[in-house]
Amino acid sequence: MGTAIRTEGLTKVYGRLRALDDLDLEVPEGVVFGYLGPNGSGKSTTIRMLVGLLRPTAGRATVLGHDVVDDRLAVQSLVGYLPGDFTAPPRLTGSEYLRYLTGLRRTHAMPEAELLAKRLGLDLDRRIGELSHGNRQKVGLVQAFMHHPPVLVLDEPTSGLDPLVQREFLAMVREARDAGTTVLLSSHVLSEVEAVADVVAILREGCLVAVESTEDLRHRARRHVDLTFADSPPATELAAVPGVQAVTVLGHTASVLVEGSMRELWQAAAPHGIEDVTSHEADLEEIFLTYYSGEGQP
Ligand SMILES: Nc1ncnc2c1ncn2[C@@H]1O[C@H](COP(=O)(O)OP(=O)(O)OP(=O)(O)O)[C@@H](O)[C@H]1O
Repeated sequence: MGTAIRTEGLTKVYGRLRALDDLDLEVPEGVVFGYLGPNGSGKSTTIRMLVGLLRPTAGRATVLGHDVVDDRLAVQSLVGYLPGDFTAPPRLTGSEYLRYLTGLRRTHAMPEAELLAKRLGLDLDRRIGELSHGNRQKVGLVQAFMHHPPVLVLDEPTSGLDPLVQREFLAMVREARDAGTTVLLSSHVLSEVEAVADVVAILREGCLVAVESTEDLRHRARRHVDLTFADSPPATELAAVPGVQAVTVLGHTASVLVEGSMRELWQAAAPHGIEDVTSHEADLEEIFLTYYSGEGQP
């Protein structure tokens, strides 16, 4: 499998601010790549350089082998792009706008555009200026997906979408991936990226903090488990279990913070007669916070 997006030392400096600092990234073809970071961490700056809208201060980037500066038009024809601040001519209807784009791109994507609009619950006969933020975002999604580009670059795609539409959007991303499309999507909402991404990169203050498969992240994620025993919890024994980072006892319940596999914890606890278990599912939120606080060991 080839590389869809590659950056080498990609850097953007605004005055004294290093909005993006020496980014080396490799996105394999055919994966959904989650690009995570809080507001201002440099996600949009990266993305705008990847689609040839912003010139790097240093370093380079390629999309399917094409340099984003030297070969900008080729890159733009290969990428379906949803900007973070998607806008479209307010006087046009959705349909008029999308038809205009199909002409510009010399594609015959209108039937697909209509299908996508229907899936997202978007009325293409209304003027874009009269649409709500979420509905305008749907127009942005349709124009990115409709011509089946080999690479999709989506900057905060679910912004303003209600949960049902978000779910439809995630289905669209999975279908695109299954058809071989590479999808880079940025977000500061971890749950949506976790649900769909194969690989996640975490950006903090312009620097790449980690790149991991979503599966590895989840395995490494810490979980809180509350174990209720018939008698006093065997706190010392539980604390000695590999992976257990903290144990606090309240009455007959031990709250255990554990990283990685639960197997040894169950083995240690089982002989003491467990009456009840609740476990907070692992998600990326905690690991994300661990990276932010600087304690994380990538
Ligand atoms: N044209 C500009 N001039 C000066 N500084 C800029 C410019 N564009 C972006 N920045 C700064 O660069 C940093 C990175 O911004 P960027 O928009 O890439 O972040 P982001 O991760 O996409 O955040 P968000 O989630 O809020 O969109 C921020 O500190 C921002 O203020």
